[in-house]
Amino acid sequence: MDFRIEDISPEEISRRLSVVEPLTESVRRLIDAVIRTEVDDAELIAATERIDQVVQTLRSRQRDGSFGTPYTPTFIGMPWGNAAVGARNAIAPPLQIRTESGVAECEMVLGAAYEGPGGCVHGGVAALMLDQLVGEAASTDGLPSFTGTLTVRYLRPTRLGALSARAEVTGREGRKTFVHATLSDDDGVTVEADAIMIAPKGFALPGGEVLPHPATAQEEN
Ligand SMILES: CCCCCCCC/C=C\CCCCCCCC(=O)SCCNC(=O)CCNC(=O)[C@H](O)C(C)(C)COP(=O)(O)OP(=O)(O)OC[C@H]1O[C@@H](n2cnc3c(N)ncnc32)[C@H](O)[C@@H]1OP(=O)(O)O
Repeated sequence: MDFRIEDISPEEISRRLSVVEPLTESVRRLIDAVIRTEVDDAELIAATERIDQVVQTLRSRQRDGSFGTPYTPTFIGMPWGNAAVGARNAIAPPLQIRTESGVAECEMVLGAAYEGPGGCVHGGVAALMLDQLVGEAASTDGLPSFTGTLTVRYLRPTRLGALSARAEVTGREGRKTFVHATLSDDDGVTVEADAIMIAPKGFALPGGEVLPHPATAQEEN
């Protein structure tokens, strides 16, 4: 796994985000517009050419492979390509996740790009969001965890629109953390999930000892 260290200040992180987040939002608007536009074929063809020109400009300097998750030396993560929350990833649902000890939650408005059954949220998108939330809830005490098992129950269809989600740690057993999560609309819970999150061996803190630096942990494993 990629544990690249990037030694930049929180101010520099904010500056980079302030440039890239509006770009990502712009691409989200583009995705929504491509799905919903009713302009004629000639305009679609012209739009394709203009978009391809933008792609060519962006590709004139680009990194090899995926973005990875760089960390600052003080463990501020920059998972900006992440499929669920990447600040540079326009296919990620628009989530601003808040965390406190053992809890992760957020509100979101899901539009046409997240559709599964007509007018409703795709089950995979619901699972993606809940997977991210259970991961963040399990990791709030500094013990990063992978999803070992995620069990998702779809109780009723989730209409596209304004939604909220919440994940809460329900127990811990050695390197395993158990988390319960829900996705809700105005009428209540539509999807619920239970996760068994596993702290990878290199990061295990059974006695509460300090996390090794990711770069060091990688060398040890
Ligand atoms: C990193 C830098 C740190 C800086 C600070 C970070 C802050 C964090 C902030 C923000 C968090 C972000 C949150 C992200 C959220 C996204 C979540 C995802 O999408 S994760 C991708 C999908 N998941 C995988 O790709 C896993 C792939 N699987 C594996 O890597 C392994 O199978 C792993 C680690 C899950 C387990 O491997 P083993 O070798 O450690 O497991 P063994 O030692 O055999 O078992 C340990 C215990 O766990 C149980 N276990 C093992 N695998 C299990 C499983 N799949 N399901 C349930 N239990 C399992 C076993 O039964 C055992 O339990 P017994 O101790 O005996 O009670």
